[in-house]
Amino acid sequence: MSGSQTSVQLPVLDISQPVHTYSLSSLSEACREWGFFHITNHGISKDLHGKMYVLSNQLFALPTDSKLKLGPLSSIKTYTPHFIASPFFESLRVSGPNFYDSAKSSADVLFNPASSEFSEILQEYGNKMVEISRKILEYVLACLGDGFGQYYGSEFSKCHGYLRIINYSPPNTVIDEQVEGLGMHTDMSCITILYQDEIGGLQVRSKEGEWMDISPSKGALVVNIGDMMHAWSNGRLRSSEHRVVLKQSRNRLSLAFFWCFEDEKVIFAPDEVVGKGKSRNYKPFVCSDYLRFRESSEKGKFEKVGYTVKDFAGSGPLE
Ligand SMILES: O=C(O)CCC(=O)C(=O)O
Ligand SMILES: [Fe+2]
Repeated sequence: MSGSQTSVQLPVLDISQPVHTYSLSSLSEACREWGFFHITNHGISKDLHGKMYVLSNQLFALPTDSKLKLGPLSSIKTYTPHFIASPFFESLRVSGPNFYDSAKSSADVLFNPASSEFSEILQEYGNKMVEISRKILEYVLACLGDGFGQYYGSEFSKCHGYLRIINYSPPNTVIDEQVEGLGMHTDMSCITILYQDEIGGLQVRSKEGEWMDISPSKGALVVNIGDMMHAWSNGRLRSSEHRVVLKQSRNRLSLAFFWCFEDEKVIFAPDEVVGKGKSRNYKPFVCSDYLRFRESSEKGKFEKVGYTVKDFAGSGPLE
């Protein structure tokens, strides 16, 4: 495959505008076609992103032994070391609703002494992400049609979020454009909010199976629809396969925030969402069962694809 990929043009949603005044046609189209769009006026300052950047670099610069104290064999398990998602990928998870406590439990192990700044910044970022996720859900529900906003309270009020801080280290050898930092997968979330730095490398797979670049857009964040929302909307909102390719011989940082249904939630697309005369594409399923399915299917290790919600709960027409 040759050189640079085509970039996909995604609409930019200004989330400071009230939902009811917004023209949702290009957003609806993007949610159906790509499952990806950008947002601006999200309220995350350059300064806060800058702080997150510094803190992430400090974190990943620590010796491997220190980071592994939070690894898969530890009791905390917030750190994903290299060679799980890919040789070039490592990440730290910080979970809500109390981002301060979650960050602190990792920081206490990593840093000696741990400063409260680390946890304070993550708390600020996490709380902002929760606020933004709630706003975005309102727009996304409105994309399904008038009156769908009512589902916000009844179906999405118990959502919770977690943040994954990700560091991609480049290989030592010359970079072939197709080196994957994170392989093809769909997200399991309702929605994901992503900050990618200026290096880029995020790609979405078109319905025809072609990889398209999602180029970094200054000041904007990337949003994508995940499997939970895809299934809940009966497939009307697309959860797209995506991946990260390594572009330059420089570290790449990203911050991925996953806004998810509660574990015990049974996902079942409401009749109005399915629409009259249409059939249900997914059998009802419990969220945690799907999460477990993705963890335990060998190919699905660490959200790697091969398996998606279609394999798990896809069905022929249900009565
Ligand atoms: O690092 C990125 O840009 C994307 C990360 C991602 O897709 C994920 O963590 O699910
Ligand atoms: Fe993802």
